[in-house]
Amino acid sequence: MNNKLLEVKNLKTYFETDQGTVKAVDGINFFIEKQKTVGIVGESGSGKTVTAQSIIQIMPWPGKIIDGEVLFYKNEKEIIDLAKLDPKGKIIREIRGKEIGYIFQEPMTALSPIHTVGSQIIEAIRIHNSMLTKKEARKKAITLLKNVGIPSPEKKINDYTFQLSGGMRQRVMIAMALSCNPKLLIADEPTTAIDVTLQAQIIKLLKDLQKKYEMSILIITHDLAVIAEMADEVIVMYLGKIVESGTVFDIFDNPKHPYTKALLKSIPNKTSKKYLDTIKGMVPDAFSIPNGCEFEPRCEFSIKGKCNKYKPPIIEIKKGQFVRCFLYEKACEENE
Ligand SMILES: Nc1ncnc2c1ncn2[C@@H]1O[C@H](COP(=O)(O)OP(=O)(O)OP(=O)(O)O)[C@@H](O)[C@H]1O
Repeated sequence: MNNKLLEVKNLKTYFETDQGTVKAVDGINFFIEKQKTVGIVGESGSGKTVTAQSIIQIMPWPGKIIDGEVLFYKNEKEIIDLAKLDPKGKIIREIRGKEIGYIFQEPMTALSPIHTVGSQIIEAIRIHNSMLTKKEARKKAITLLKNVGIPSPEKKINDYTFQLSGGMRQRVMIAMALSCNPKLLIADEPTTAIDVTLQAQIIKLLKDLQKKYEMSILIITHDLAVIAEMADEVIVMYLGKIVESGTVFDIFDNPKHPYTKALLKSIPNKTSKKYLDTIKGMVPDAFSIPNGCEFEPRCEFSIKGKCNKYKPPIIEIKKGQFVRCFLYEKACEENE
């Protein structure tokens, strides 16, 4: 039985700029199963947000999908390639919000300052459920606010976003994203704009809501601790490419790619030494991508003459765990 909800195949999203082409997403493959959580992790500029935006075609100008497929398994019989839809067309507009909800990085920029919380949620509900009366939509909005843990929702529904704390705003954003019971919730750095004590609450909330609404989640973060808490499957991105993917256990207990290993070493740990390891060097400029492996200039295991010259292949190191690295070519041959 096919349990997939979304499948991304060889997706490429580029930005043609005056300085040159930014290959923000450069040929990535992954899938999300029903009611599972996939986490995308990587440093700033690795292409996480553009990947998420590409799924529902909301990339900023001049971003464009230039190749690949985004297959959405709407039901048993219907598969829609979202990458081929007109970004302004009716079909994708119906899918956005109704089938796929999106939590933006910055609630303040995503929510309107001049409308009450209630009117924004009610509008989101009514766009996709035109049959509902205003009164019914209002009732639903209050239930949603209650479900995301907003106290006295009957009162808070009349508030403006500036009257709410950061954590409450994030909850409103989540309520909006859930307004039409989406099958997939995309959460782009849902905990970045709020303080640490609230982060754990938001993560717990997302996990509870996932069960309640039977959704899949795609979570984007640079924070491996968030990934460890939430994800079933993990994708590690670097300069527009997936360098490693596998289950959360594969990635945390048995990471293979030197970049994944370096990311893991940089997580604070109660027992670790005083100073954390940082990853050597900087992410290269999007216009000067290395000729060989993208990570080679920063890699302590680089094989000179190979890693700096050629693009590494993707190797399935064990069932379901993939790594893009020359170091594992031998393991691959032995497995064959
Ligand atoms: N409007 C734009 N014009 C040109 N390049 C862009 C634009 N938006 C994003 N990019 C580029 O696309 C690449 C991927 O960016 P993206 O925002 O997806 O990274 P990210 O991994 O989500 O990082 P962050 O955690 O900082 O959001 C970067 O090189 C970025 O500069």
